[in-house]
Amino acid sequence: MNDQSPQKPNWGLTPEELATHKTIFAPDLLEGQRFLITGGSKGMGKAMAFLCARLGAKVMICGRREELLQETQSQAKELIGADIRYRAMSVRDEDQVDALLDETFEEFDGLDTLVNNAGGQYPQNAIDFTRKGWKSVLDLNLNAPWWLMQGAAQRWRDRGAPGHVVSNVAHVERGMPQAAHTCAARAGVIYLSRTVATEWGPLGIRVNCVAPGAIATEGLSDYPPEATQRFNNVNPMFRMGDSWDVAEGVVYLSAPSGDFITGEVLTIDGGMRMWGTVWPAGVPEKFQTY
Ligand SMILES: CCCCCCC/C=C/C(=O)SCCNC(=O)CCNC(=O)[C@H](O)C(C)(C)COP(=O)(O)OP(=O)(O)OC[C@H]1O[C@@H](n2cnc3c(N)ncnc32)[C@H](O)[C@@H]1OP(=O)(O)O
Ligand SMILES: NC(=O)C1=CN([C@@H]2O[C@H](COP(=O)(O)OP(=O)(O)OC[C@H]3O[C@@H](n4cnc5c(N)ncnc54)[C@H](OP(=O)(O)O)[C@@H]3O)[C@@H](O)[C@H]2O)C=CC1
Repeated sequence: MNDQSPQKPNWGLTPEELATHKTIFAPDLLEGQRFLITGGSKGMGKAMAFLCARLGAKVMICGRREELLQETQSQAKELIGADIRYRAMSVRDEDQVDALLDETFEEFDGLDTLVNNAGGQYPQNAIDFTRKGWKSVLDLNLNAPWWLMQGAAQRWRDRGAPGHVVSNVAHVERGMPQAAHTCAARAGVIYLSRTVATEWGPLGIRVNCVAPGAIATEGLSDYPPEATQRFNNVNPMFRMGDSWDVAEGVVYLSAPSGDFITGEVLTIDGGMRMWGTVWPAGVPEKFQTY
C-alpha cells in the first residue's frame, strides 16, 4: 500500500506504480477497445487510463487543466509506450461535452466504453448550502454524467455500433452527512443508470456504476487533514482503498467479464456500506459516541 500520511502532499499512486502495478487481467484483454475516461489526469481516472492502455485499449481522457493532461500523456508514453489522447475541457459545459464526444467518436471511429469519472464536491452541512453551490455540485456530478451517457448512447444508436457506460459514483446507500449534494447527485446517476440499462438493453448498451468508499487519491488533499486522517477508519478494514482497486473494477465491468452485467453497482468500499461514516467536515459532538 502507498503512504497515506496526510502530511504527504500526493496521496495517489505514482506514475511508476501505475505502470507496473500487478493486474489480474490478461495483457491483451482490451486490444483495440476504445475508452473515453473523464477526469483521467489524476486519481482514479488516471489509474483507469493507465490500466486500460496497458491492456491494449485506445484511451481518450479529459480534464480542465491541460498541464495535468499533458503530463499524464507524457508519462504514459514514456513508461508504458501508450499514446493516450486528451482534450482540455469542463464536463460542466454542455457544448464542451458535445465537442468531446464528437472528437472521440471521430478520432477512434467509434467508442466502446464511456467512463464517467470526473466529479467532486465540498464538505458542508446541508442546512448551509447556497443555491449556487448546490447547482455546481449537481451540474458536475449528475448533469454532466447524464449529458455524456445520453450523447454517447445517441451516437451508438445512430451508428448501429453499441458501447457501454461505467459511472464512478460513491457509496451512498446510508446517505452521506456533510455531502448531501453529492449524495443526491450520485443517487441520481445510480437510478438513471438502472433505468436506462433497461431502455437501452435492446440497443446492446450496458450501463453500470462503481461505488468507491474512501480511496487514497490526490483529490483527498482538497479535504482538511483532520478529516482525511479519519478516512483510514471509516470501514471495517481500517484502511483506504487505492485507485487500482477501482480501476480493476471498471475494467471488469467493461471487458467481456461484464457482458451479462447491466444496471449494477459494484461497491468497492472495504465494507463501509455496513459500517463507517466519513464526516468530511469533522464529526459533530453529538455523534462522538465512541
Ligand atoms: C464530501 C464527500 C465526502 C465523501 C467522500 C469522501 C471522499 C471523496 C473524495 C472525492 O470526491 S475526491 C475529489 C475531491 N475533489 C473535489 O471534490 C474538488 C471538486 N470540488 C469542486 O471543484 C467544488 O466543490 C465545486 C463546487 C464542485 C466546483 O467549484 P467551482 O468553484 O468551480 O464552482 P462554482 O460554480 O464557481 O461554485 C462555487 C460555489 O460552490 C460553493 N462552494 C464551493 N466550495 C465551497 C466550500 N468549501 N464551502 C462552502 N461552499 C462552497 C459556493 O457557493 C461557491 O460559490 P461562491 O461562494 O464562490 O460564489
Ligand atoms: N477519492 C475518494 O475517496 C472518492 C472519490 N469519489 C469520486 O470518484 C471520482 C474520482 O475521484 P478522485 O480520483 O479521488 O478525484 P481527483 O480529484 O483525484 O481527480 C478528479 C479528476 O476529475 C477532473 N475534473 C474535475 N472536475 C472536472 C470538470 N469540471 N471537467 C472535467 N474534468 C474534471 C480532474 O482534473 P481537473 O481538476 O484538471 O479538471 C481530475 O482529472 C470523483 O467523481 C470523486 O468525487 C467517490 C468516492 C470516494
